[in-house]
Amino acid sequence: MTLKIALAQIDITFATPDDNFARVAKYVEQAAAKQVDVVVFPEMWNTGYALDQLEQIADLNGERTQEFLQQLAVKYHVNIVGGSVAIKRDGHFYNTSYVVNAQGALVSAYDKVHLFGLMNEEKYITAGASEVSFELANVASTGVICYDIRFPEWLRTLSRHGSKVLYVSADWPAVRIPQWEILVRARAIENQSFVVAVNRVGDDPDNHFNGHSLVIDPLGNIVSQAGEQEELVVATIDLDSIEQVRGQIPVFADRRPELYR
Ligand SMILES: NC(=O)CCC(=O)C(=O)O
Repeated sequence: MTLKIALAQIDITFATPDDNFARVAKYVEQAAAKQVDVVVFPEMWNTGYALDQLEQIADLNGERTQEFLQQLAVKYHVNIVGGSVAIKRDGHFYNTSYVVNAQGALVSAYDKVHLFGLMNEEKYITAGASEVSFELANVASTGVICYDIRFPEWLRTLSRHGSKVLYVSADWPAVRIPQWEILVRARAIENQSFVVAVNRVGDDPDNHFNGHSLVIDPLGNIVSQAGEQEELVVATIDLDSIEQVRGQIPVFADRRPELYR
């Protein structure tokens, strides 16, 4: 079985949700025109890291984003991994990822679990505390947000029930891009899973972002990679290769969780 995936490596207009909703709509349309199964977006695409303006611009209960993604999914009949957006819920701000299937059903809502101090996230955002797994395009999948990929124990926790594709949505600054590639490849190898990792491009007041979005196979090989500009990268992955990799080196069966703390 194959899956055709579009990585929407977009810029994000700082603190300007209307611009960003328009940009995401344009990229979903472009992805659908290429007849992909899934389109994936980066982190915090509605606002960027405009954390001190969240009171004015965060999406209340994520309602605008959910409705928007659901309408696009139905209109273009495409599955959408909606990156993440800044939302306000019960008086708290969250960095939340919504995944919508091609029928318009919300199949996942995940609040970022690990908050990134170097970008002041924990001063404004409340951390999530829930696991995430979903079926998308008939494939068992999971997804995390940016800094989460530095926590292999978390990704193993999410992957241990047979997930085959791990989606990563990021706002990962250019200055640490060499680490990004190594981390993404390592997460693919250790979880014997495809990793689809989408980063943003452009600038905000504090950081420069230079993309390098990646699709990695379960052996850690690069299937496809984006450059440093805004672009839509399309990759096809062969999910049948996962069983072969997992059969040869059964790392999930060989785990010794009783020794791990
Ligand atoms: N938005 C983020 O979580 C950034 C994470 C990051 O840059 C890192 O080095 O980790």
